[in-house]
Amino acid sequence: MSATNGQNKYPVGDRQDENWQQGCAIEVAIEDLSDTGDGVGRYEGRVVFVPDAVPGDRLLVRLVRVKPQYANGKLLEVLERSPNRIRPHCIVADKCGGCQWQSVAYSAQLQAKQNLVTQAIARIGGIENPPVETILPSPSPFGYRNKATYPLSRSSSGKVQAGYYEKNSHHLVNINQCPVQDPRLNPLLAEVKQDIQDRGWSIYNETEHRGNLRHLALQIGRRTGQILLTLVSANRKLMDIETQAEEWLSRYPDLVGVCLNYNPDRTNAILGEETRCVAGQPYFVDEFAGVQLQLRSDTFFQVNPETAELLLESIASRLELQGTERLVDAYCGIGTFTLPLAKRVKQAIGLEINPAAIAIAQENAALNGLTNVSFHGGSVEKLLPQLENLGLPAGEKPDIVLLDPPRKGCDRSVLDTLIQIAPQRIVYISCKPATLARDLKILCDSGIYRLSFLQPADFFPQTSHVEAVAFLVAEG
Ligand SMILES: C[S@@+](CC[C@H](N)C(=O)[O-])C[C@H]1O[C@@H](n2cnc3c(N)ncnc32)[C@H](O)[C@@H]1O
Repeated sequence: MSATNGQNKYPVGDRQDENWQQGCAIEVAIEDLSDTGDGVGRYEGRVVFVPDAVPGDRLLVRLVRVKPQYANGKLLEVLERSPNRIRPHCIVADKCGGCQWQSVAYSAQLQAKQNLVTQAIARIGGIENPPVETILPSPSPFGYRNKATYPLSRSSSGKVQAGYYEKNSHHLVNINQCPVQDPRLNPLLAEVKQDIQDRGWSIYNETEHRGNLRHLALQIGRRTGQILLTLVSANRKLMDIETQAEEWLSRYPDLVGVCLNYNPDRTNAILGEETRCVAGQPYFVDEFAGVQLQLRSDTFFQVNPETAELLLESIASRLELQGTERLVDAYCGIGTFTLPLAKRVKQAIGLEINPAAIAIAQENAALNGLTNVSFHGGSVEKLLPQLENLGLPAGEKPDIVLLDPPRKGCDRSVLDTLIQIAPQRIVYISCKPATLARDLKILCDSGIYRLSFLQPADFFPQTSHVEAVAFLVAEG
């Protein structure tokens, strides 16, 4: 990499350090991708992060934020195109903040995710040459998402808009289709938007905290095709919503329910606490890994169920389940993993903080006739130390603990409890390699656990997000 005058378009100093300044243009060869989605290059031993870059590109970059050892740059010109640079599927890929890697060939996305997991475990987890298996790709790199939640706004000409926010902003990019969503949702997006316009419903303005409709959420059962539509409103009432909802139900044969969520708060959180069904039913049904699940709009469900199913199958076969095991699924949500695994173990116990998710998990256990599984509402911090009160026979410990915490990872107290209980095997599913690595370090430094291997999986193609599962075994 060398300094360049960029055909005299940009200021460039003569000496090496003069180029390491805000506003200078430098040439950077992109070697990898970062967890925020930026391309990563090096300039005289220092790191340069560049959005919209592809590994293998040689770029002219303007430095916009400069620190002694690293800088953030803006892409000015592609000097040499990487063979991995492709034409985005999406017509608004350059603006929309939903995806970061539409210009990156899928094989290069997978390689970058493999590197992200390996580097985090080595650097933060302190594990040299971590045993990372080849990443499990998403069978569908597009059209994989079963859920779309679009913020709503009104354009300057008064048109109702729905889409995703621009990168680093709250400015909406209006869309009528999205290539990562299940294509069966696309027709509803454009038409429902038009109906909202025709009804004259007011649209929420977040700056002035005025108006009604905030979000449109669409969910679909991958196998059943059932669709649930949820509108999020700053008011409990929406004029004629019942009539419009019935009209949608008769227009779309696969639509099974329309819900109205009430969110009156000044907040970035999408949903408020109250959801009521205005037509049809408040849930849709899908099949996942051999179980039937009732799913709602106010509880977490995997957005790429096709890949989640493959990952679950790989977990189950790695565990070589005999049907004699007692399993605890901490952070179990609606029982997405607990219920299919309950069919293959002696006893399964699910722990989850969201009461709505626990209620659905219990309903789903009954729906599938599973009697060896129980679900308990409360924090893992509180429930994990008292498994004997939750149905685990006195004097026994779980053979396997499955962890699937949110991005921030496990609370330190959860890891301490695990070290104390010392189950033979821990399976840690994570959507953030950095917090996974931090927690693995604590578990492995205890001297009790050894990292057997890691399995990354691509739940979120076209984005920089990556899922990874760590398998730990108790030594001795
Ligand atoms: C990444 S989701 C995983 C859910 C589930 N395993 C699935 O695949 O559908 C994390 C879940 O942890 C729950 N959660 C977050 N903090 C928690 C805590 N301290 N104790 C128990 N559950 C928690 C969330 O409500 C959410 O359902």
